[in-house]
Amino acid sequence: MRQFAKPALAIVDSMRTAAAAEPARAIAFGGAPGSNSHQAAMQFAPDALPLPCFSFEDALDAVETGVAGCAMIPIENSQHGRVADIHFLLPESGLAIVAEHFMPITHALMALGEGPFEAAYSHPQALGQSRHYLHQRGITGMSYADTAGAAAFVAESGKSDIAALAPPLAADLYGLKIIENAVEDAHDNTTRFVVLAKDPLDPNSLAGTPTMTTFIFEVKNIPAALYKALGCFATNGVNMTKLESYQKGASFAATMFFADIEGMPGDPRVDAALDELAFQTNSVRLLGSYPQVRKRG
Ligand SMILES: O=C(O)C(=O)Cc1ccccc1
Repeated sequence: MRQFAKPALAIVDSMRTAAAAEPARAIAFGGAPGSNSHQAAMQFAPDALPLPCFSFEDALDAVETGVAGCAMIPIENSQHGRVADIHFLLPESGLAIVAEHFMPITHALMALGEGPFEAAYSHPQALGQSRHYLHQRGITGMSYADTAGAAAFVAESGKSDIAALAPPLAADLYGLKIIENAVEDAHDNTTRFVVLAKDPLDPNSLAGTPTMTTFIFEVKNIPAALYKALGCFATNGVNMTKLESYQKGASFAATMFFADIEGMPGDPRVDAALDELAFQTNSVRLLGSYPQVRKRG
């Protein structure tokens, strides 16, 4: 069922109506009102109109179809790593990354009852970020599309033996009691989000600013393929800050990488590295260049 639980519908509808009146000002996010992505969107663009979408994919679709000007999507977490499916969803969307945003994340355990709880519902990232907490208390993590949506679902269920892991704000919005705050396993728990839009940023707007560039590439299926690909950045002195591999298709021989570097095309060192990379690999696709908001290294 790709629909928010009832307690969320009134706020979702009013946000959707406001966004529909001014789509260019709308910032889509995957999750119910009160989700982490909603809060990240408001931190990033306080004057924007938040547009709740049931999934990350729906948020990207909203930008593609012109229902929103941009989307705020979580991509990786300091504790739990890559957000599932993002390395497929971002390239498939055809959108460009135009910004990054970092947000400290805290989860509260919230419920209708006082406990003990059989299960806690939440986004898989929140369950993973609170793995030890849940394990120590014998609470089973149950995956839900987003954290705040899980809180609305628990509220709608009327059950007192299930809980949600969600931002504290979600307890207020959906009428749950906070059982415990800050249940994440690491207190410096931080998620990196990216903002996607139809058009890439104008490179001139980035002149003189430290930048990041995100891209994907497919290595050739030969020995030392990755070594040669990475050599392009090493010899040109370009700093790579992220590299993740994944498979394309069922052959397990078409290996793709999702990477971030410091700098952007137009910088002679980055141009040289990317030219060499195109030569050393089967394909390279740039997903966007954008201001670096947190210094790396
Ligand atoms: O479900 C949410 O609240 C989201 O925005 C996804 C998410 C979940 C946990 C940490 C960061 C983002």
